[in-house]
Amino acid sequence: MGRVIVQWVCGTECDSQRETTDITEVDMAVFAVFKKCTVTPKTTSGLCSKCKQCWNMRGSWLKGPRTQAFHQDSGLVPGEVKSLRSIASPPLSKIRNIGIMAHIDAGKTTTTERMLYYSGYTRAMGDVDDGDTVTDFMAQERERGITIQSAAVTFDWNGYRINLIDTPGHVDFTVEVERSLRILDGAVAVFDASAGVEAQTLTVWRQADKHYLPRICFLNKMDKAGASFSYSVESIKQKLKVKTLLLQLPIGIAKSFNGLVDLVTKEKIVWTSTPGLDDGRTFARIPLTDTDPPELLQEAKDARIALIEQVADIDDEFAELVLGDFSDNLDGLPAEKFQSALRRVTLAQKAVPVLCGSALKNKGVQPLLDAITMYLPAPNECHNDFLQWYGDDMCALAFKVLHDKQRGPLVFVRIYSGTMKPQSSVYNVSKNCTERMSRLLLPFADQHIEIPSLTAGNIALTVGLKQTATGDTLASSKSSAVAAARKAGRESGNKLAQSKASESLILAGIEIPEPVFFCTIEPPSLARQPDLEFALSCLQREDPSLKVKIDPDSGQTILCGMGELHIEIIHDRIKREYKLKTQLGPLQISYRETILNSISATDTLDRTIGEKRHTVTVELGVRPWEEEGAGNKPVIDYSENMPQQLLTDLQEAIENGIHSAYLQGPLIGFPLQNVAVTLHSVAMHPGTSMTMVSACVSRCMQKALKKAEKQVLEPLMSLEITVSEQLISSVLADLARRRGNIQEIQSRKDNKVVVVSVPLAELMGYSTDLRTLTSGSATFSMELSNYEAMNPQDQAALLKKLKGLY
Ligand SMILES: Nc1nc2c(ncn2[C@@H]2O[C@H](COP(=O)(O)OP(=O)(O)OP(=O)(O)O)[C@@H](O)[C@H]2O)c(=O)[nH]1
Repeated sequence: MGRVIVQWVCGTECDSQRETTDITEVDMAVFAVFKKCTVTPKTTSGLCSKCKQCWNMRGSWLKGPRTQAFHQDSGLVPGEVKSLRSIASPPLSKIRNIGIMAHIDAGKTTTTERMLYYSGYTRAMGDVDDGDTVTDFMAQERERGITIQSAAVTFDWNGYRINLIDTPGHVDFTVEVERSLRILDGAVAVFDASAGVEAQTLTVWRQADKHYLPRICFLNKMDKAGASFSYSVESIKQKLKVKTLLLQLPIGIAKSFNGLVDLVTKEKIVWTSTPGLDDGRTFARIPLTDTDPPELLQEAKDARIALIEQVADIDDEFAELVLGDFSDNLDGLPAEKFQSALRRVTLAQKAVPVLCGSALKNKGVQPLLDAITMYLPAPNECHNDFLQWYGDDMCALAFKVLHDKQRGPLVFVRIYSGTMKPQSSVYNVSKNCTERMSRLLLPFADQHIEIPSLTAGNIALTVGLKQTATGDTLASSKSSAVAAARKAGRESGNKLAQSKASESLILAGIEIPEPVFFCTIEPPSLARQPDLEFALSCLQREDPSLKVKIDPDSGQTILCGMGELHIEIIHDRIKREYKLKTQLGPLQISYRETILNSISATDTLDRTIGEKRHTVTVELGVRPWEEEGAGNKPVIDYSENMPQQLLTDLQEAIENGIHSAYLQGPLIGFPLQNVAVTLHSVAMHPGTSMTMVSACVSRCMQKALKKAEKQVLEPLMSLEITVSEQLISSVLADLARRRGNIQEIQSRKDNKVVVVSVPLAELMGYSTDLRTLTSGSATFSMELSNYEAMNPQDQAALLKKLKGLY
C-alpha cells in the first residue's frame, strides 16, 4: 500500500487522534466507520487503546456524537488513493486555482461539498445543516455569520486539478481577503437565486476586480420558494455592472425546478434518481427536439440567439465565424468553437458566464465544474511580474498557516515557478532565513496526501517550516533569490529601480498594513502567561496583521490589530482554541509623538555593581526631522567630535539606547515619529559595560525629549467608500461629522467612489454605522494613510482623557 498520511479522530468520547502511514483494509474499514457510522470494522486491531476502550464500551460507533474533528477523516476507497498518487502533478494547462465567493448562506459550503462528492473524493455528501462538511468553518464564523478564515481544498475533475479556496468577504479582514485573492487565478461567485446580489458579494466582487480575476456566476437555490432566474441576472447586471452571458436556462423554478437547458450545446440536462439514492450523481444530456414543450424550445432558441449575438459583439474572431460560415445556420455552430469564444471573453473579463442550479437538491454542480475547467484560466494564462526573474528556480508564496497539534505548523503555499520537494531547504526571502521542509502534502479533498514533489501552478501543504508566516515568499536558496533580484535590477536599469525590484521580489507576498488599534491582554493567572505567549505566537504566524508587544513600564502584553472586530475575534480564538480565558483592556488608538524644536542634553550614569564601577557620560541632541526616510525609526548621526570609527559594540550599544527611548515618547508614552538624534560625545570609565552605555544614552535622550516642545500625531486613515449616487449625500454628511477630509469623488459606473481621509479616532464602529446608513449597500476599504499633528484643543482633550482627568 502507498504511503498515505491519514489523520483520523475518534468521534466519540475519547477524542484520541492517530496518524497512519499505511492504509490497510482494516484502516479503511475503520475510516468508513468514522465517516459514515454504518460499517462495522472486521477487527479492532487497528484501533489505538483509547478507541478500543471506547469501542468495547459502546460496541458500536453508530450513535457517536458528531464532533467537528470527526470530519477530518474520509471515506476514501483504496483504489482512489492510488489514483491520487498517479496524478500528483498535472500539466499546468490542467490546473485551476479558483476562489469561491459568496454572501453568507448563499450555499458556498454546500456547493463545495457537492463538488468533492461528484469528483469522487468523499464517499458521503457533507451537509451544512448536519455540521459535517469538509470545509467546516470556525465556530465564530458560524455564530457571527461572517467568514474569517479561508479553507483550501484540492480535487480533480475530468483530468483537471482544481484548487478551491474560500474567500472571506468582511472588510475587517482585508488581509485575509487579500491573501486569498493574491494566489487565485479565477473565481466562482455563488448567489442565492431568491436574493440576487447581496452586500457581502458586492464587497468580494470589488476585491476580485482589484486583482483582475476572471469570474463565473452560479445562481444557487433555484429550488427555493421565491427563486427567480431573471431577477438574479438583472441584479448582477445592475449591481455588479457586468455583461452577463446566460449559458443555461432553468427548467422549472422553485419546487418544480428539475433541470437545465445548456444553450451552448442545445441539450437538456436532467438528473435521474434511483430509489433511495437521490444524490444527483447520474444525469443525462438529451438534445432538445421538437417533442419538447414548444415554450421551452422557443425560450431556449431566443436565449441562444441572444447569447451568440452578445459574444459576437465582444469577440471579433467569433463574429467572423458567425457572420461567415454560420450566418444562415446558427444551429450548426460547433459547441467547441462557441466554448472557445466564451473562454476568450471570460478571460479577457469582457463578460461573465452565468450558470444555475441547486446544490442542496444536487442539480447543476457538475456543469458548474465543467465550466470552471472550460472558462477559467490556467496558471500560465495569468501574469505575475516576478516570475520572469526566477525562471525555473522555485518561488512560492505562503498564504496560510495552520497549527496542527501533532504536526506543528502547516504552511499552505502556492508554487509560482520551479519544483518543491520534501526533505529540502527553502530560503524565506521575507525573513532572510533558510528552513528545512520535512514533508510536502496535497490538501486533497479532506485528506492530506504525501507527495514526492510538486511543480509550478500548484497549491501544497508543507510540514516543518517553523519560521514561515502568512505572506512570506519562499525560494529554493538565498543565491537563487539574489540572482532573481539582480536580474530584476538589470532589466530595470538603474540603481533605484534595482532596489525597488528586489523589494518587489519580497513582495511576491502581501503587504501587511500597520496595526492601528491596541489593548492590553492578560492571562487568567500569572502561571498561564507562557500559555498566552504560545497562543499569541501561533496566532501571529497565521495572521500577520496581528502584532504583540510588551509594555516596557507595566510589563503587560499588548495586542495590536487592524480593527475592533479583529481584536475581538483574536480574543475569542484564544478562549476557544487555546482554552485560555483572557482579560482585554479597553481598546485604544495607537498615537505617535514628535518634537517641534531642537534640544541638547547631558547625562551621567555612575553605578557600582559588585566590585565593578560603571561610569558613562553622554551628550546628545534631538531635533525634528522633516525630510523623508524617518517615520517610525530614528535618524541617527554622530557629531564631528566623535571618533570616525566607533567600536562596533559601542555603536550598537548607543543605537540600542536610542531605539529603546524612541519607543516611548515623553508625553504619554506613545512611540516617536520624525525625530533625529545627534550624538555629541560618550565618555566612559574603562570596563563600563555596554548595557550601562545603552541605559545612559536612553536616559539622556528621554531627558532631551522632555525639555522639547512636544506634539501628538494621530493616525489618519484613507478610506475608499463605494456608494450609490442616491445615498452619497448622507455618507458625505456623516463623514463631515467625523472630521473627514474629502480628497476625491470618482464615478464608477452608476456608483460614486469617495476617497477621504478621516482620523481613526472618529472611525470606531464605522462599518456598522455605514451599513445602517446605506442599508448595507455601500462598501469601503480602509488603510493607514499617515500620522498628522493634532490641533492644540484636540491634543489637550486627548491628553486629559488619557491621563484620566475626565
Ligand atoms: N433551498 C436551498 N437551500 C440551500 C441550497 N444550498 C444551500 N442551502 C442551504 O442554505 C444554508 C447555507 O448554506 P451554506 O452552504 O452553509 O452556505 P455558505 O454560503 O457556505 O454560508 P457561510 O459559510 O455561512 O458563508 C444551509 O441551510 C443550506 O442547507 C440550495 O441549493 N437550495
